[in-house]
Amino acid sequence: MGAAAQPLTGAPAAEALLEEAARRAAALPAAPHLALVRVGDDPASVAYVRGKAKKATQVGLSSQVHALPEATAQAEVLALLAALNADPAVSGILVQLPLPAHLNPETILTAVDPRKDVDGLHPVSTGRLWTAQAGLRPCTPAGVMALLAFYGVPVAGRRAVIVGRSALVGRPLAALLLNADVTVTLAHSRTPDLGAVTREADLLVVAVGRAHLVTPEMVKPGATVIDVGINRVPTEDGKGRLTGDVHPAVAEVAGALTPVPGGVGPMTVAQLLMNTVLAAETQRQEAAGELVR
Ligand SMILES: Nc1nc2c(c(=O)[nH]1)N[C@@H](CN(C=O)c1ccc(C(=O)N[C@@H](CCC(=O)O)C(=O)O)cc1)CN2
Repeated sequence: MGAAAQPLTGAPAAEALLEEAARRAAALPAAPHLALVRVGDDPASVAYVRGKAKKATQVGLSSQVHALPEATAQAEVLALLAALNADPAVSGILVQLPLPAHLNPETILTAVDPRKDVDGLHPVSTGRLWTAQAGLRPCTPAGVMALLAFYGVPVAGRRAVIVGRSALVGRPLAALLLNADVTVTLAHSRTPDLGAVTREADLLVVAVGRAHLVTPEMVKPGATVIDVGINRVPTEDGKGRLTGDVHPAVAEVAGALTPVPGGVGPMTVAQLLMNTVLAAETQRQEAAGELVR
């Protein structure tokens, strides 16, 4: 049995990102403002949005939660976004996902002004990312990059395998790693002989949403493993507990591993606040005529 992998804990890396966001926010003429749009009462979304607003206050940002009822018509959501787009006091807009089934997420995400797209999910942000232009990046993938940088994990020239092709994590992370000179394979739950592919990885990122999908024999010894999965599994007391997409025994094979909870999760919120500061900085530069796009 090998030595236990280095735990890549999210808290100190998130703290460093939050400190930078707070420092840069304080240097702006006005506190950046984050508009948080939530439709419906999904308990996880309620908790995430509350957590985002609380952290925003901690780093000196202002925020407002716009909580709409579950049955809100798409036209009403679009009207709210149009008002937030037009409001010069709003620096960033986030629409919490998932949305209720009667709403079209593509239409709604595309209705956010790309300059205020602090979630990095607008097609303009996606295009900028894939063409390696400056822009706002999706929070979880950008948070993974910040986590790797915080722990000094080298990426350039290495071979990465990402398991999971979602628009929220897998696809944008592939682009971020490519832009950092990583050789990237984007695999998914239907990749034949997934273990043969993942065993090639120096850097393995798993973002599928299936508890313990990746087991020790699927991991190259010494690899850095980033577990983005957050799965609630049943427990005897009925409360359930959170676990990742990576089996805990992978710690005996990997060189470094993110815990779940407490790994990538905190980076998502810290990166959102950093993105809000970045958006506010760019808006100030544009208003001052210092930036032409
Ligand atoms: N518009 C968006 N919607 C969603 C995103 C997103 O980036 N933008 N990501 C997820 C949810 N999410 C933030 O919105 C998020 C998920 C997890 C965590 C986190 O800190 N998790 C903790 C565990 C928390 C718990 O106890 O439940 C951890 O991993 O340690 C933060 C934010 C989907 N929707």
